[in-house]
Amino acid sequence: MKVVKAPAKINLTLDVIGKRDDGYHDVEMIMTTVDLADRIQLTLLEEDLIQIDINVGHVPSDKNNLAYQAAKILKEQFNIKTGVSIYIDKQIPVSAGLAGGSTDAAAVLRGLNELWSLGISIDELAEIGLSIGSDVPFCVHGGTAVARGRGEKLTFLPAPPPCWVVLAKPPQGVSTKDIYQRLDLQMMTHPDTKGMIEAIDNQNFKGICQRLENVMEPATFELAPEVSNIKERLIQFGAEGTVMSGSGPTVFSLTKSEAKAYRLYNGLKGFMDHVFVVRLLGNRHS
Ligand SMILES: C[C@@](CO)(OP(=O)(O)O)[C@H](O)COP(=O)(O)OP(=O)(O)OC[C@H]1O[C@@H](n2ccc(N)nc2=O)[C@H](O)[C@@H]1O
Ligand SMILES: Nc1ncnc2c1ncn2[C@@H]1O[C@H](COP(=O)(O)OP(=O)(O)O)[C@@H](O)[C@H]1O
Repeated sequence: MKVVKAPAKINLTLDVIGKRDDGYHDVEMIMTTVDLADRIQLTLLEEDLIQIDINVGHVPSDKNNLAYQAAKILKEQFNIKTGVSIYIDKQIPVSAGLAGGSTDAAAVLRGLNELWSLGISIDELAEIGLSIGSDVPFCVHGGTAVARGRGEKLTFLPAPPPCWVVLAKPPQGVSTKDIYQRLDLQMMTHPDTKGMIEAIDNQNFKGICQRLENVMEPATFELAPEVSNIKERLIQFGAEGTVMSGSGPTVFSLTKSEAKAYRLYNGLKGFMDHVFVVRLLGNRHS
């Protein structure tokens, strides 16, 4: 038996460069992991089956679960004739822009690579992960990176300076696919990705906060105005930097001050179920 931690990601910048012929978009985004994590318990079985159990009702526990798909790909590619029972202790809100499903799949890839002694390198695991979802390669590695292509071309960066992250997810859900389709690529103002990379390299916290930007915000705000209200509220509470993560609807703020982090938390907690105060997770998975 093995327990693997599956942390959420946030997007410090998110830019969409263009539409591709394969139905995906080329992106340029800076992602980092935070200490809000699912826990994945893997138990090897003699029988040739993949079994999923999960502590929430609204996530599929069949072949549609990304953790199932991760186990299936390894089983098929490496001709494994035994099975695995996967228990997902879900702490990351679902359909939130935090890569909850992708990180579960990545954790299963890392965990089964060890339990089944497959000897796959982390780069190969990331490549296998891309067939499950665009965010899986980043989640296989963790840490902080610029992601390009569909999200799989990764350039690693140092961890941003330590800070508090306040995450707030309003109840209304949005579909990632829907948001990509609603983007107006002509009218977009693009994030200062280069400036953000320099700010991270220089450990310039203020510079990082000033450059938080996500081109998906207008499309998500139009579908779910509540997300925009939450962002405004976080800004009014005085967070150093605030932006939406991924396709949303989670909005996060960065702050150096623990007291301020809990002021933001307390200011929002009465309005919604999913508010978290966490730290950045600096290091990549080995
Ligand atoms: C927007 C981002 C930013 O980190 O995150 P989330 O909001 O999902 O957390 C990602 O690009 C989401 O990645 P992921 O959720 O893995 O997407 P996938 O399952 O691969 O694709 C779902 C759908 O989104 C669209 N898609 C996704 C990635 C991409 N580079 N271009 C796209 O156009 C496609 O329509 C695809 O069918
Ligand atoms: N292990 C999983 N955890 C969460 N969602 C999952 C999982 N497997 C499949 N899904 C499905 O993936 C979709 C996106 O969920 P999630 O990965 O949490 O969102 P996001 O891509 O916005 O971060 C949901 O419709 C959910 O039902």
